[in-house]
Amino acid sequence: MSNKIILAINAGSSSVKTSVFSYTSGGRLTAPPATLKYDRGDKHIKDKELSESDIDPKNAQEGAYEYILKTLTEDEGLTELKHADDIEFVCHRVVHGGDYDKPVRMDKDTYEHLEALSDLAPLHNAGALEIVKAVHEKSPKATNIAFFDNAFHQTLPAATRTYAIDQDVAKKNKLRKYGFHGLSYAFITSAVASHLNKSADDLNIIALHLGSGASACCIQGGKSIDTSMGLTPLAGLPGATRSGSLDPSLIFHFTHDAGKLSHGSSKDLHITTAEEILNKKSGWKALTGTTDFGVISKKAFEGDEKCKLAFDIFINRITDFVAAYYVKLGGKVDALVFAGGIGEKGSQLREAVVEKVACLGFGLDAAKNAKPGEQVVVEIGKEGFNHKVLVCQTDEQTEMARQCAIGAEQLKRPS
Ligand SMILES: Nc1ncnc2c1ncn2[C@@H]1O[C@H](COP(=O)(O)OP(=O)(O)O)[C@@H](O)[C@H]1O
Ligand SMILES: CC(=O)OP(=O)(O)O
Ligand SMILES: [Mg+2]
Repeated sequence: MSNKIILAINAGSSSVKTSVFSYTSGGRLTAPPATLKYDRGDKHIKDKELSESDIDPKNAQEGAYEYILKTLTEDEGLTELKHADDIEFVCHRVVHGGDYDKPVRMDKDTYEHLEALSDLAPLHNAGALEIVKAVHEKSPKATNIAFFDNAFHQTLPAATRTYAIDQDVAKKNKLRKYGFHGLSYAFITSAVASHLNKSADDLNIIALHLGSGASACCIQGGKSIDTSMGLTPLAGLPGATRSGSLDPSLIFHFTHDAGKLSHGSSKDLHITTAEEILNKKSGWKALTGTTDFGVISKKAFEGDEKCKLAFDIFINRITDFVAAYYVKLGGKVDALVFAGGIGEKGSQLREAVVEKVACLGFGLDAAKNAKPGEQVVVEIGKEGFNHKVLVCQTDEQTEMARQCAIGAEQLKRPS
């Protein structure tokens, strides 16, 4: 049986990451990862990211897919993929899946259902769905599968996922904590369990996915028992352009037309001025003028006051979650795990966080923290401390491809 191609597309708030995998019908991912990140106009494709500025903004998602497809099919190193029809499955990271608790095959009904949820993930769902549409047009033979960022958090206990509001309204409008970055947390859980030689069912970790969007997750016995994002990815930690949690009344004092539909709203994105401000005009961008936390960290240590404040705010908020989750785990913590662009690359941030939670039994090996290396999971903790500190190169595309390869035959059938 010949190998089949899975394309995994991860539309984050600041990037579109694409990876190509091949698998055999037995459900095993084989050769790859030919893990490729693309940069438009650059034929040197490895470890490059497709940047939004290189794509026609009016047609960003379709243009992105067209570009990805062209580059992949023309890539001489990728002999398995010469034509759009060679792709068997396209996996899409869809941030908000509402009540879906497992991956679904995209058809008209699922598409419309997810479209209706777009308001709850204003930086994400609409873009991902545009890509689904583009794949449907350009690669009509491929099966599109949506993987949901909130599915990993279906194990949240009632007291964690329930907001203290009228429960009739909550149930009717499905207002609860969903949590996100679940593909990443699923990857982290299995990668850390295998690194520690443990069954995932016995793994207790505090995981931090710190990227453009940032969140924390409390994982007990391999399952999510709490996470910092909520009904939408806005809650919890601040991010590149997101405020994170704040007093819900704040917005009424910020601007008088907070509840009105924003000018930036399109037919696919019904967001109010309030949502626009808190999702797109806050966070690191509002505090410092840049969304690049690498730059913010560097400048903070050079004495730039705005960057120092942004850096300290992040450390302060992260510390709160680590402390709370440590208590939730009753101190039985296998490791504190840093992941996501900032978690993986931000040695200064890791140092500052671990220093704040040192009283809980975490310590860093300075040399390992400065250069953790390229392996999927790396230990950066200091000998003699109670708990491990790890860096995990998380990979949402690999997680989707793995789940896709396992459930491939079932996912092809109409649901
Ligand atoms: N050296 C660095 N130190 C700290 N943060 C960094 C560094 N390099 C990149 N980053 C941050 O990583 C973030 C991107 O993380 P990533 O997980 O790829 O985001 P997303 O998937 O949300 O697009 C960027 O906001 C950037 O600021
Ligand atoms: C859920 C979320 O915030 O995702 P990202 O960090 O990729 O924007
Ligand atoms: Mg991301």
